[in-house]
Amino acid sequence: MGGQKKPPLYRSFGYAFEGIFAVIKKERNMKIHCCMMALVIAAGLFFQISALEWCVCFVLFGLIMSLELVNTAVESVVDLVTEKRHPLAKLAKDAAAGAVLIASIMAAAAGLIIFIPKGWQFLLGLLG
Ligand SMILES: Nc1ncnc2c1ncn2[C@@H]1O[C@H](COP(=O)(O)OP(=O)(O)OP(=O)(O)O)[C@@H](O)[C@H]1O
Repeated sequence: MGGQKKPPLYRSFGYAFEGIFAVIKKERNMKIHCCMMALVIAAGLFFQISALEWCVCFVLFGLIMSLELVNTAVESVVDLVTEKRHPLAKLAKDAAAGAVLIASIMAAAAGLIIFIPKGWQFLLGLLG
């Protein structure tokens, strides 16, 4: 669409936020990611994690939620293009879902590495 005037920057941000809120409303997995983010932030505040640990958590929140948005975009485009079963449609949807799964597994591993020692110390402090 060369030659057409671009919308102002604030409107582009508006569309981006519309996309984020639409996916939170539509996708159960995105709601789960939001709940997990709230839980991790609460645990981070409780255990007073370091600046580096906060950075790891926020990068992983961003990665997972961004991939969930892209996953929904892929699903929507595939459904728009065809209602028929097609191996390429299956590959596109399954690969996009796989990307979210890989990021979620890695984030869970990082979360356990950060929080298990702190939780363990907390329990020992309660017992002793
Ligand atoms: N057009 C299609 N052709 C072939 N396989 C498809 C097609 N549409 C969906 N599938 C298969 O069915 C699975 C589920 O597709 P669906 O569109 O219901 O996504 P979903 O499970 O609702 O995803 P999410 O839970 O993230 O919204 C896909 O991952 C894919 O394996």
